[in-house]
Amino acid sequence: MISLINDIKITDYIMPTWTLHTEFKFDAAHFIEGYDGKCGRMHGHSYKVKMTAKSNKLNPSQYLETPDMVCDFKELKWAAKDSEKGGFDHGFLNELMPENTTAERIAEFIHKETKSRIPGEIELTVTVWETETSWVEYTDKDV
Ligand SMILES: Nc1nc2c(c(=O)[nH]1)N=C([C@H](O)[C@H](O)COP(=O)(O)OP(=O)(O)OP(=O)(O)O)CN2
Ligand SMILES: [Zn+2]
Repeated sequence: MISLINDIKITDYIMPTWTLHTEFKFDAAHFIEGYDGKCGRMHGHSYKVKMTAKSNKLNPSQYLETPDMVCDFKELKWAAKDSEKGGFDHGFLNELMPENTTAERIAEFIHKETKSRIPGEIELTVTVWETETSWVEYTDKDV
């Protein structure tokens, strides 16, 4: 934003920014449909997930009426729950999500589901580690 106030040129308007970070793990079985190789057979991973939620404003939440949170950490960690209680832990991913179960699609799915639980203005980044050495980041910010 560029404006002139009393001959002072203001080229930038500083907004407060809060960035939440939270991590969790879940163990799950999957196979990649159509994969010509070992990943096409049923196997399991201990997935690690990092959620990053960025906002210029604070909001109320299900458990707090006053606007003092970007969003509740609980809402960012739903996928860590038991697969029989709405999460992914000890679940069979091929039955828990509609897309093929690549790390890319898992990150996209967690992102989409989480966005439906948190205020719309929050910029969300989801990072999923399928193994210690392979991970993917999915974001809705401009890249
Ligand atoms: N871009 C992607 N590539 C692969 C994915 C994926 O989700 N996105 N997934 C797999 C398999 O699920 C596989 O289980 C993981 O494979 P890999 O990285 O090979 O893991 P390993 O620990 O078995 O590593 P090795 O080097 O084979 O020992 C594959 N690719
Ligand atoms: Zn796998």
